[in-house]
Amino acid sequence: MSAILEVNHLTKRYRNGRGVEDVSFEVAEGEVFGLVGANGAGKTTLLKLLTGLLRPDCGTVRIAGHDIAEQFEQAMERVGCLIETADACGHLTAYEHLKLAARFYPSLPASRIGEALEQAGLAARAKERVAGFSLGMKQRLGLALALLAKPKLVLLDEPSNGLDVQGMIDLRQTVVRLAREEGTAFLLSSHLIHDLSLMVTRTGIMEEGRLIGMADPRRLEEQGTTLEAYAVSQIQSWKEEARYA
Ligand SMILES: Nc1ncnc2c1ncn2[C@@H]1O[C@H](COP(=O)(O)OP(=O)(O)OP(=O)(O)O)[C@@H](O)[C@H]1O
Repeated sequence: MSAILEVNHLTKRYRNGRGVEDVSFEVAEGEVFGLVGANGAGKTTLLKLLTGLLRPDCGTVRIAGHDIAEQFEQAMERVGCLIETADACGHLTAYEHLKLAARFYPSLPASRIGEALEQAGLAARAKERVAGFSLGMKQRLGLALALLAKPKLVLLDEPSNGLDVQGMIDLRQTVVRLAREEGTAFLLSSHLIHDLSLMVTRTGIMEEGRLIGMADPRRLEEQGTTLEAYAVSQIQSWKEEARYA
């Protein structure tokens, strides 16, 4: 499978010196790639760099072969994302939000609106105004918007945030099905490591802005351990090494 996302030596330091430091990795078509790390590890900053919401100090991001610094529109053409909670207009319904977004994609068949609402578990509430939505419902709306144009790559920052148990199951099923059946690639960050381990093919572990390790939850399971335990031990040993470096 070819890489849909290629990240090379990506670095972004805020004025306080924090951010993302020399991060490199690839995500293949149809892959579900997870990102875990403590609060402040750099996950959101990384996702913002991948979507052009932040400009890196150095390093490159290529999506479907296009460098986002040089060919931003081509690179973003087949990308869907949900970074932090979706900005929503309270007076519009979920359906109206998607209809509005669909105007950016003139060739998109009208049936995609219903399909995306279904994939995000929002079909039953599609005609309700967003002002009455809970955080979890807004997350579902963000997911529907991210999936609307049948993207090849979907970037989701904490998509489980605010979801109830059924919402988490629905999200996992949608992600795994789209990856398997449509070859959609996903990059998702989450603090719910166990939940994440049930859907990812690989996971990057972040600490202090760096990508300090990579894990395959299935292989870990064969070795009798969990992604959670592995991530904690990787972070601890990295901290110890950093202390004596
Ligand atoms: N605009 C900003 N200005 C200065 N520092 C920032 C800014 N945004 C984030 N940071 C710092 O950069 C580091 C990485 O933050 P980031 O939000 O990317 O982490 P995160 O892994 O997404 O955390 P969380 O899991 O809490 O969402 C943190 O130390 C944070 O305080």
